[in-house]
Amino acid sequence: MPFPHVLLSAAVSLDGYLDDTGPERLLLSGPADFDRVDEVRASVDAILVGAGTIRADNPRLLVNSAERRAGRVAAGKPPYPLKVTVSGSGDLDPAAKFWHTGGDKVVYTTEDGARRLKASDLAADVVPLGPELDWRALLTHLHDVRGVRRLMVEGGGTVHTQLLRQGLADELQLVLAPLFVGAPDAPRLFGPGPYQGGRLRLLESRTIGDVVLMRYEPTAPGVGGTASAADRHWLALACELAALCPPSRTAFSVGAVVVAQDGTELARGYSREGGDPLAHAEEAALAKIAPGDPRLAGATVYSSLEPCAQRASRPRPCAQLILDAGVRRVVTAWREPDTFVAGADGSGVLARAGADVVVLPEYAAAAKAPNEHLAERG
Ligand SMILES: NC(=O)C1=CN([C@@H]2O[C@H](COP(=O)(O)OP(=O)(O)OC[C@H]3O[C@@H](n4cnc5c(N)ncnc54)[C@H](OP(=O)(O)O)[C@@H]3O)[C@@H](O)[C@H]2O)C=CC1
Ligand SMILES: Nc1c(N[C@@H]2O[C@H](COP(=O)(O)O)[C@@H](O)[C@H]2O)[nH]c(=O)[nH]c1=O
Repeated sequence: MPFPHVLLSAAVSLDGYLDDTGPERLLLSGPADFDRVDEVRASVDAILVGAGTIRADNPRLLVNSAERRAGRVAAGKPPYPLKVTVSGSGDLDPAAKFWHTGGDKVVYTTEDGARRLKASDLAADVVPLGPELDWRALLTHLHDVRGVRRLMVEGGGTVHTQLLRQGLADELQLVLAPLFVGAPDAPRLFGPGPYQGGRLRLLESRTIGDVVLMRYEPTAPGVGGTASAADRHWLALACELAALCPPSRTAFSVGAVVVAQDGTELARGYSREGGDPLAHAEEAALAKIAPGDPRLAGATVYSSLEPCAQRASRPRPCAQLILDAGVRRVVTAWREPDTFVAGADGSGVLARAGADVVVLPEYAAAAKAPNEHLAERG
C-alpha cells in the first residue's frame, strides 16, 4: 500500500508561531523564500492545506512562475498541481479563491461533511472517507486514484501535527523567520501531545535572505504491523547497505539496521562484513549491541531480505537471533526465494513467536539488485 512522499512545509516565528491573530496572513518568509516555496510547489503532484488555512488565509496555492509551469507542461504534467483540502465539518466557502484558481481540486471529508458539501455546489471532487477522516485512506486514495507521488502539505498546524504524529511525514521543511509573534492565542506549528521520542535527522540547513530553512526527516519506526514513513527510509538504508557486501556466488547480499523505538540507530551491518564469509547482516548488526540493552525490546530490525530460518554454518538462524535479542518487530523488503534453502520462512518463525513482520514490497527491487547474479540459481 504505497503512499505519496509527504513533505510538510511551514514557516514559523522565533517563538514558534505560524501566524499572528490579526485578520491578514502573517508573512514569515521573505521574497526569496516564497520563490523557493514556488519551486517546491512546481515539483509536486499535489498541494494540501487544511480547511482552517482556507478560512484564515484564503490562499490560491499556485505555481506563480510561468517558466516553472512551462517546465511542468514540458514534462507531461498539468501546469498546476492538484489542490487538496480536508474538512470534517464541510464548512467551506464556495467563493474562496482555492476553488477558482490553479489545478483540479479535491476535498477529503467525512460522511457528514460530504452531505453538507453536496448542497454547497463546490467546484471540486468531494471524497468521503467514512465517519472519521482517516489519513492513511486519504494518502492511499491520492496515490492510487489520483496518481500523486509527491505531496506538499502547506499547513496549518492541525494538519501538520496529525501527519507527523501518525508517522506519515517523510520530510519537514521548516523555515525560521527572525520575528516574534508573542500572542498566546496565535496558531502554533505543532500542538502539545505525544511525538516521537528521539531526534529527527537534519538533512539540510540553508540561509535564504533573512530566514533559515531546515529540512528534517522523522526517524521513529512504526508501531506493530503499521508502517511509518521512517520505516521506509530505514529499509531503504538497509537496501543500500546490501550493496557494500563482498560479492559471493553462494550467499545473499543483505543489509540490516537496528533502530530503537525513539528513532535512534543502534547498529547496522551487512553480509560478510569484516571479512567473515559466513556473517549475515542481522547477525553482524546485533553483534554490535550489548546483550540485554533495554532498547532492544522496543526496537525494529530492518533487513533487505527476510531473516533466515535455518543455517548449516551457525547454531542459530537470524530469525532466532532477533527473537533471542528481545526484538519483536521486523521490517523487510523481500521474502526469501528458494535459492539456497527451500521453503525458508523466517517471517513465519518470527510471527509465531509473537513478533510483528512488515513486508514493504516496493523495496524488493532494491533488495534484489545486489543479488542479480544469483537469480539463475532458482
Ligand atoms: N506559516 C505557515 O507556513 C502557515 C501558516 N498557516 C496558518 O495556520 C493557521 C490555520 O491552521 P489550523 O487552524 O491549524 O488549520 P488547518 O489548516 O490545519 O485546518 C484544520 C481543519 O482541517 C480539517 N481537519 C484537519 N484534520 C482533520 C481530521 N482528522 N478530520 C476532519 N477534519 C480535519 C478540519 O476542518 P473543519 O473545521 O472544516 O472540520 C480542521 O478544522 C492560519 O492562521 C494560517 O495562516 C497555515 C499554513 C502555513
Ligand atoms: N505565511 C506563510 C506561508 N503560508 C502558506 O502559504 C499559503 C498561501 O499561499 P499563496 O496562495 O501562494 O498566497 C497559505 O495558505 C499557507 O499555506 N507559507 C510560507 O512558506 N511562508 C509564510 O510566511
